[in-house]
Amino acid sequence: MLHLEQVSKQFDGLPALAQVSFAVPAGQLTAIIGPNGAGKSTLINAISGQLRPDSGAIRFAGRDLAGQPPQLRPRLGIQRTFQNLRLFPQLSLVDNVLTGLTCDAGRSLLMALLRPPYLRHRERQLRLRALAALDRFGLTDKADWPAGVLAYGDKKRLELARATVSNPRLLLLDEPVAGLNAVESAAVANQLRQLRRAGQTLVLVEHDMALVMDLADQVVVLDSGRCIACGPPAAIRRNPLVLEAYLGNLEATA
Ligand SMILES: Nc1ncnc2c1ncn2[C@@H]1O[C@H](COP(=O)(O)OP(=O)(O)OP(=O)(O)O)[C@@H](O)[C@H]1O
Repeated sequence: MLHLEQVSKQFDGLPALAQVSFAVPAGQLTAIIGPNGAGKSTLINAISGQLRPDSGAIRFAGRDLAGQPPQLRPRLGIQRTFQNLRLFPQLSLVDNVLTGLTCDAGRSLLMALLRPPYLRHRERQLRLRALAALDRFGLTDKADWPAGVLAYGDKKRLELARATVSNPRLLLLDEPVAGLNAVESAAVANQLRQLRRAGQTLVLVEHDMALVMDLADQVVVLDSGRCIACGPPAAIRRNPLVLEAYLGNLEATA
């Protein structure tokens, strides 16, 4: 579904990604792991368009996305969540989720002012979809609260509701359980499992190794910007290059 070919990116002459190539199969969960500074965020930002790679191709739905603006992704069915949350704190939860449907709304300023009946009907439909997404993530009771007052765990769930409300073809998740307690992490893991069962294609950047090994169909391992391994969790666990990358980093910080 998504193909990365020789994707490279440098910062100040130092490689953050060096000729990274792998494919993300449809309907599967691909996890991207690696020690700190390995290039995981750079990679997910390149896929979602927040960063422009220096070279290489990112193929999706018959197009090369590398160098295309981030706004193109939702139109093609790619949505993402952010490690540092990007919510609108003054807007209600339901309005935050509605921002994940804006490219479905088909609004123009004139139409918004006139608000003909068909548009009001459409708005009601979109609101129902947003409420259903909040319900999937256990946030129905707080639908009209401003997002800013939510606890951190609820904010992470709200990001997931917004990213999934449009039924994206590809969902990119940047550390969805970082900062959550064990109970909250288990709930999010369950929701990810359900999404995967429903056939959602997922790319997950995550430090929580137990979660990755439990949920992933395929694991891509980055180290110093290079893809050093790609395969099913059982093979990755035994891969000597992977063990060395993690052990080497532990030794360096010991
Ligand atoms: N905007 C930037 N400007 C300069 N250097 C950057 C920038 N973003 C990332 N880097 C560098 O690129 C390398 C890869 O960083 P990246 O954040 O992608 O790693 P990561 O695997 O996501 O790390 P972590 O697990 O700590 O989040 C690091 O050496 C980092 O310092």
